Formats: sequence, C-alpha cells, structure tokens
Amino acid sequence: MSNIVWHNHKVTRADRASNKNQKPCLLWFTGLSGSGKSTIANALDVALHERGYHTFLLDGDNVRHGLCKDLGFSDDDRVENIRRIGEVSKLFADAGLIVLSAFISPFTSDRRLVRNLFPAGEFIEVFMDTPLDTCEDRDPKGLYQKARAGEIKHFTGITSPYEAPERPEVRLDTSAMTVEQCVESLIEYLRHRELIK
Ligand SMILES: Nc1ncnc2c1ncn2[C@@H]1O[C@H](COP(=O)(O)OS(=O)(=O)O)[C@@H](OP(=O)(O)O)[C@H]1O
Ligand SMILES: Nc1ncnc2c1ncn2[C@@H]1O[C@H](COP(=O)(O)OP(=O)(O)O)[C@@H](O)[C@H]1O
Repeated sequence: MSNIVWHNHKVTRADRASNKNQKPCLLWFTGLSGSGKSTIANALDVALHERGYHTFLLDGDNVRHGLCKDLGFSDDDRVENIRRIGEVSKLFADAGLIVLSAFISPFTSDRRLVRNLFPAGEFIEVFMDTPLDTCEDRDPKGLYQKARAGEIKHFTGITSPYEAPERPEVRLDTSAMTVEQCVESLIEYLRHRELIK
C-alpha cells in the first residue's frame, strides 16, 4: 500500500488490556445456520460479563444490518464479509476486549486469514459441530424450508458448501450438549489457557 504509513500508538494493546485486568482474545464461532453459534456465544457473553470481563459480541445477522449490509451470500461476498469481521474483531481485541464472533464462515481459507491476524493462542476456533439434520429440524428462522423449496439461493449446507474445521481449538455438538455444558467447556478452556482467571 503506497503512501500510507503505519502509526504505532503510545498506549499499546497490552496497556489497554492490563487496565482491564484481562487478556484479549477472539472466540470465533463457526458452523451451519441453526448449529447454535448465536445461542452459545450469547450465553458465554453473559457468563463472562457476570464475572466482570469486558467482552463484545459480533453476530452474523446483526453485522449484516450495518457494516456488511452491501454483501449477499455469493462466495465472493462471504469472503469479504469474513475479511471485514476479522479486521473489526482485531480492533476490538486491540482495545483489550474478549471478542466473541459468530459467523457461518464456511471457508477454511477465510478463517485462516482471521487466525493469522492474531498472536498465537489468542484466536480460538469454536466449531459448532451440530449435524445438519439437527440444524434442519430446528430451522429456527424457517430458512432451511425456504432453501429446500428453492426460495433461497446458495444456502449453506444445502446449495452452498461448508468446510468443517479440521483442528478447531474447541468442538461443540449442541445435539449432544446443553447450553450450560457448552458454556462450561468454553469457560474451562479459557481458564486452562490462562486467558481468564
Ligand atoms: N444463503 C444463505 N446462507 C446462509 N445463511 C443465510 C443465507 N441467507 C440468509 N442467511 C442468514 O444469514 C446468516 C449468516 O450470515 P453470516 O454472515 O454468518 O454468513 S457467512 O459467514 O458470510 O457465510 C444466517 O444466520 P445464522 O442462522 O445465525 O447462521 C442466516 O440467518
Ligand atoms: N444445546 C443447545 N445449544 C444451542 N442451541 C440449542 C441447543 N438446544 C436447542 N437449541 C436451539 O437451537 C437453535 C440454535 O439457533 P442459533 O443459536 O440461532 O444458531 P446459529 O446462530 O448457529 O444459526 C436455537 O433455537 C436454540 O434454542
């Protein structure tokens, strides 16, 4: 990028985080529609907030009302969607926050790009490994029904691919685990990695 010079700020990322008495990180929830990304990310957000941590939750549907409202669901638009969310997640982490981002993020290469924006150990990929059948049975927004009827094009898992993570930091199957069990296992992971106390 020519003629644009990076400025190093005097107050560093570490300074901001230490003021908050926490370590910044990004929990990246990926999975099919209906796999439980929003439900678990919200429940973890509440649990961390109640323990006094400063968090921020970025969620697919909400971000697509503003920052990404010009984007649809073609492969190219999904790539750009995840690129923007990755950069925004990094800004929030640079501000010292524990960030929770919940997006289908179907492509391995895009998730890797976000991972590479973060220092080692601070990007935590949470794969919502809930079977497609369960997601389709739940169909909380009626979108699978529309996709099967051909009313929605490029629907993930039906007419658009989902590349499952091979080595996620955390794997959760919400067809076999309750919301409380999922939250407990994420809290335990964060404790074990000394990201929270
Ligand atoms: N074609 C198609 N495919 C998948 N999902 C669709 C589609 N059209 C609309 N929706 C709704 O948009 C939500 C997914 O947005 P994301 O930004 O997470 O998608 S992506 O990461 O860019 O693939 C997704 O939200 P979740 O159900 O929470 O996953 C859907 O409600
Ligand atoms: N153990 C569970 N964990 C998460 N969600 C569950 C669970 N059991 C049932 N559900 C339901 O499944 C749906 C998951 O939807 P949502 O969280 O919006 O998924 P996504 O954000 O991946 O599209 C919700 O209606 C939720 O109440």
